Amino acid sequence: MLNGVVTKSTGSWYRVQTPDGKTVDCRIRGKFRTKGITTTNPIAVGDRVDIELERNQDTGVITKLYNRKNYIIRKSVNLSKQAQIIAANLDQAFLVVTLASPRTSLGFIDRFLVTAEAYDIPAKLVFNKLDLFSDEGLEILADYKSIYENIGYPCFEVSALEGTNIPKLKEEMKDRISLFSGHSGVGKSSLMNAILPELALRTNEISDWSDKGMHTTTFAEMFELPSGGFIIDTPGIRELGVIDIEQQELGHFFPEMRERMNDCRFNNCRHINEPGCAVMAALEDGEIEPSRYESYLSIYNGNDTRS
Ligand SMILES: Nc1nc2c(ncn2[C@@H]2O[C@H](COP(=O)(O)OP(=O)(O)OP(=O)(O)O)[C@@H](O)[C@H]2O)c(=O)[nH]1
Ligand SMILES: [Zn+2]
Repeated sequence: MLNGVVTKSTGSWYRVQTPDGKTVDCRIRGKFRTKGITTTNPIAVGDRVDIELERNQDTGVITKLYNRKNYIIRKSVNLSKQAQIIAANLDQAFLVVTLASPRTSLGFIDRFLVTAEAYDIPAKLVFNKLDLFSDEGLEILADYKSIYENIGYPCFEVSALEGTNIPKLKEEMKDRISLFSGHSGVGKSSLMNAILPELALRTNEISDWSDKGMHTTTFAEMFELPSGGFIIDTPGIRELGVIDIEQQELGHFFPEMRERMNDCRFNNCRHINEPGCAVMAALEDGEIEPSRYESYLSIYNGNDTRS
């Protein structure tokens, strides 16, 4: 028996990498269930599993799935209640944003951060296209960075084009499983290719396939970095997916609110207009950023701030 991490998931077979770097393509035996949801795929990239080699030793069978520290899902396209697990055991999710075009809004950033908190995945911000920032852009960058670093979200400023601070980002990714998200056009592919040039080849392969009208399954895959760690590359799903959040739990996903809400007078405080609200007091004292509080209200009221 061996153990390993799933690095590729096609829906019918899974590639498992063992600690010594060997890969074994595996089927699954038995049923693997995820508590609380019905899934279309029982195993996802990032999953830690036990495998048994088959007689020829080239292929194997997954016999055990270890508990996940977190996972991200997307709802199935059909109307069933099934969800697809995109990836598991993520150590961090980078949100790639830019203040050049297309400029990312604070509302979008906050919504992403809330989702990451709800999924229990540490989130980090990457400001890309630094080479294009005007003086005004650099001022906004300083403001944004101070907002998010004060709350505890690490920020990186990079240029995928010029390679600025890419080594720093690589260092942050060492020995971790990382995902990159962000709006179309912010430079996710450019950034990932700068980090791992092998990914560029793959992107071309995929578009070649679809050009020829061949059957393209969306498979998830993660790639090992030369210095250790993995980068998840799942075509078409470079997002955190969706997660349903109850109104009353929303405040927990804003760290600066979470750390204060025990001091609210009422334990069911919504932090909207209740007397003795510690969150609103902090807002008035300037300890909570107005833009963050606005995002809280906006998500609370069900407004979509995704764009
Ligand atoms: N000037 C500059 N341009 C960049 C940089 N990074 C990416 N770009 C450009 O921005 C455009 C979008 O980059 P992509 O890497 O395709 O962006 P993406 O986020 O992967 O976009 P989707 O594939 O649509 O999700 C391309 O024209 C890139 O050349 C950068 O650091 N500086
Ligand atoms: Zn309150």
